[in-house]
Amino acid sequence: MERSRDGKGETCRSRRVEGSDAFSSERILVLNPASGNRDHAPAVESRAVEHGFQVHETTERGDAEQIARLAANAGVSVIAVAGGDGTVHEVVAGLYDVGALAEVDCAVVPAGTANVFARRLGIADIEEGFRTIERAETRRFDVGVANDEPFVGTCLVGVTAEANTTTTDEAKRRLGVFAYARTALRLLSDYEGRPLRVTIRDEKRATDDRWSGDVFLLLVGNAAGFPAFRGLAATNPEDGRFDVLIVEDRPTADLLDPRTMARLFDDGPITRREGSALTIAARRSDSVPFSLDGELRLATEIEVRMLAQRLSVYVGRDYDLVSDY
Ligand SMILES: Nc1ncnc2c1ncn2[C@@H]1O[C@H](COP(=O)(O)OP(=O)(O)OP(=O)(O)O)[C@@H](O)[C@H]1O
Repeated sequence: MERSRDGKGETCRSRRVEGSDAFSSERILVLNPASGNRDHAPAVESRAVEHGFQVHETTERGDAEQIARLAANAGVSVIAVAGGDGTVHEVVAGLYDVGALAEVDCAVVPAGTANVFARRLGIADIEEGFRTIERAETRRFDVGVANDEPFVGTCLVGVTAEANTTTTDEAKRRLGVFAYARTALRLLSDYEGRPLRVTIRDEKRATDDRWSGDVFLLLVGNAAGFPAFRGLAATNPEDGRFDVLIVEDRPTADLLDPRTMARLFDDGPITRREGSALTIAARRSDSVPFSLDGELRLATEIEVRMLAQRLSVYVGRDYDLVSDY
């Protein structure tokens, strides 16, 4: 491992953090220098050191997950994440992997492109991220698990697959996760929808709700905000339930117009449910692309379950349980 000292604190730049002796502080910050517009690393690093964090820089995909795993095993009590939704996702996956979701407090310093999760926490930028750490108000957030992989924000099924690489940064900022769907539609003008069988379980009431049809977009929301849409401002991440939206059929109107998307959510072909567990299965034997916090996955069946109020998260001054954007 390569280490550099800057007089105030210590930064580790490692391909792989090797063991628990790599963690000399109770508080670490996982820094992804390649997220967002890639110019945040020096500022984040110096602010983190001022706040007593040991900084661990990622060098490639998977590093943040590995750092979180080892940090939890080493007894670190706070992990701040400076990156986008993908980096937060990796850190949570690392904690889940070693059974430490409830052992470590997580903070987010938004330094990605969309920053959907940070925005849901009421944290608009890097400065607000550090102010949030100073305030030290934490809440217990639900964590979703899809096919044994945790997610904090959303699980999306449908027209998300080809969208990731071509969605513009501006659209991601404005529309959050739905920007991907919009881009996918532009790419897949002949998208017919996916034939899916969906079972939504309400474990408290011990009821099953079954739905079957062609899905244009299915959203399982835990902690997400939707700045462009009236009637679906944000999902509640502390109620032990998912907000489920199933959008059927490909809307005929111009999807490049944000007003169309807004109308779709007001009175479109949408089924809206709540539940604490879901099974989403392809009606044919083909694989279904889906995304967890924006990270793409593929499966023929997706089992989603809820870990209620499991993860302690630092929230911003403007955080609201069901906030209006
Ligand atoms: N040092 C690095 N160099 C290149 N890629 C990296 C490095 N460290 C991590 N990564 C990868 O960077 C990618 C982007 O991270 P992330 O999703 O956090 O940012 P983003 O896409 O800009 O933001 P958002 O997901 O909020 O839109 C991830 O796939 C991650 O695995």
